[in-house]
Amino acid sequence: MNQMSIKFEAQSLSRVIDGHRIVDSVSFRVHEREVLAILGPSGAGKSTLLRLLNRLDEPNEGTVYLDGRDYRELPPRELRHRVGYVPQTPALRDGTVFDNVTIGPRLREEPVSEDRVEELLARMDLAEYGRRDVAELSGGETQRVAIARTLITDPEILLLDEPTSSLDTTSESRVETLLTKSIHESGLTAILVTHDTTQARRLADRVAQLEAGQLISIGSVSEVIS
Ligand SMILES: Nc1ncnc2c1ncn2[C@@H]1O[C@H](COP(=O)(O)OP(=O)(O)OP(=O)(O)O)[C@@H](O)[C@H]1O
Repeated sequence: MNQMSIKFEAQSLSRVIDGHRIVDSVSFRVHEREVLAILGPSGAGKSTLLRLLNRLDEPNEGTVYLDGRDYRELPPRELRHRVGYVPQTPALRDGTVFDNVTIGPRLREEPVSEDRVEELLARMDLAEYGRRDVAELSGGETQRVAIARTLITDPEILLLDEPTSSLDTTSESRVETLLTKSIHESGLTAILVTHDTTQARRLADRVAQLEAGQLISIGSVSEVIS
């Protein structure tokens, strides 16, 4: 696999709400197996941009190319399979960890391999958690269940919206370590929204800076973060 091939390309993406250009003609490319952080102040449009990247919301202008193919040509189910999304504050459903991690395949009436679930839970440091009620989980554990729930579909690209913003430093560091390991082991390409420059420095290969909906710079962490 070519390390520098373009996996994901956003082309002139805009999202207009009530006449305001919340995301304003944003273009960028992400290479295969690269982690790109989208940095910016609160209200810059980071979450809104992320939701355009697998059509959770529809761009008013522009599109995304996945392996060179316009994502509007892909059936939404295939697109969401290939481009997994972990929201900023994941809502788990009442029930067990196992129920939550397997919810996607079960809703689509796809078979679920128990071994696969065990392996994923172990990867998220949640071995033996399968039967636990999610109501009893800590914030960090909840976030790790949400990540496992997304990884179960074997995405090629992972969209992460402030994955540690509600966690204390210890849980944050644990989630960061597990995420990085998973991304590298599975050869994932990832786009990470964060307002934390130190997190971008720790996790990302490159950084894109968003301000007032516009992408004002993109480059290596040291080029963009002074
Ligand atoms: N559905 C919506 N309707 C109206 N305004 C919206 C909607 N979604 C987002 N906005 C506005 O768009 C702007 C960007 O919001 P967004 O959540 O994308 O920013 P952000 O950079 O992710 O901020 P934060 O770091 O605080 O999460 C904000 O001013 C927000 O109020």
